[in-house]
Amino acid sequence: MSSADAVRGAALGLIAGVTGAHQALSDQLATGALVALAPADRARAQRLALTTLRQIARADAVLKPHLRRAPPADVQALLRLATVEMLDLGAAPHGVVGAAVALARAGGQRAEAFAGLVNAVLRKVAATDPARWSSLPPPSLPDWLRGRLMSAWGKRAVMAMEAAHLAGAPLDLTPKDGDAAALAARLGGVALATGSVRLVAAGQVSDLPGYAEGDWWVQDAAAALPARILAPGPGARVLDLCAAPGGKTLQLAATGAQVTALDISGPRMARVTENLARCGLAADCVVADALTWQPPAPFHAVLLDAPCSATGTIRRHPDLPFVRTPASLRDLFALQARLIDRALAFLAPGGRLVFATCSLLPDEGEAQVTAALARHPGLRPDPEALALPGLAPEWTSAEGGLRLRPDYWPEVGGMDGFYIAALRHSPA
Ligand SMILES: C[S@@+](CC[C@H](N)C(=O)[O-])C[C@H]1O[C@@H](n2cnc3c(N)ncnc32)[C@H](O)[C@@H]1O
Repeated sequence: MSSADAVRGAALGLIAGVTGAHQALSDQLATGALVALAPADRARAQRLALTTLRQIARADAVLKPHLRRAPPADVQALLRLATVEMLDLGAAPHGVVGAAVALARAGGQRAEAFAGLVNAVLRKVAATDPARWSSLPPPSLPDWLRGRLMSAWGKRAVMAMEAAHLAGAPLDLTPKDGDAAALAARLGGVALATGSVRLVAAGQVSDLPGYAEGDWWVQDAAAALPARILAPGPGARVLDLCAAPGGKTLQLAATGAQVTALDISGPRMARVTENLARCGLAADCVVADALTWQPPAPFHAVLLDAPCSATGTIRRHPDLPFVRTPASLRDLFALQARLIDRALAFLAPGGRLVFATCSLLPDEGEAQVTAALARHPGLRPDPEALALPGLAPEWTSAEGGLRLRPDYWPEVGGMDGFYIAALRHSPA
């Protein structure tokens, strides 16, 4: 089998896993055909799966007139993949159709029966006018999420978010020494006003200059803001609660603060340790449940990057709408409130809490902080902490937090959706 066919086969497995088994891409990386591939091919297969997932609704719109009834899930995944390869990625139709038919045949006796259908449908898809593909609207979010976002932000904003999801995300880096201009010049990127460096066509991340030396780490520009807002001074005792895989731990450690990084997951915490080692930074790493852990002494500051729906990251995780369900949200909202209360209990009097979630849902942001302010009379918003370069004043929310959305910064490639609040706690 050629390398291109092996990449297609692995991508197909990933797509079918997401759309059929509702399994997140991140949970499939150590399984299936992907593990047999060389690192560069593995990255190619993941990119192909990501692009197809982002474009699925558009592929379905093109396929629909050519299908009398929905084919089995694996055949549908193959048709979607091949459609995106031809119409979005500009791959030569004869190669794509031939490879898709071969993949259909490889699926066993039942799949063999569908090889003729795959061939016939994809030949018609190949004849699609390219203008029709580019005029198709961006895929809509699932109804349960779309409805909630429409109530919160309005139809126009939701449509802009959907366009941002379709556009995908550039690669953002955080420089260890804080010198974004120098790193941008070194890597041919753009220094963003908030201090991140943005690369548009990056290739293999670990091949970029400075990766092995730990001069920078990958982190979306919005995800880099909670630690910049907390900005602990050298020597400050800081707790990074819910720390893994550790982008914010690295930022906090790079300020010279004395950082404790805590996460409930041992395997995820191993990534924090690896990242610290690569970047030559230090933190105390604790694997524990934040709801029961007892610190040896209070902290000057806590960064709580709470577990959430991750709906702010759909542009880089297009599998999320297929795997998340509204049923799991209620438990997350309750956990976030309990984690805020725990975080406040870990603070010394007058200490600072930065609460963040990579969510677009107010229940995981504005509503959490509004409720926390009502529960804790000594808790106050700290608006001065949000006065950073690159942050627009209109992004501030009524309770004093910062609302970031994927449709912001469209001219430079967007940002992940995030909610961030800076708070000060002086209990009576
Ligand atoms: C949004 S992620 C954190 C991302 C991280 N701050 C970063 O910048 O790389 C949320 C984390 O919360 C952790 N977590 C969930 N429940 C927890 C709990 N009860 N105690 C501690 N950590 C928890 C998860 O294991 C997950 O790693």
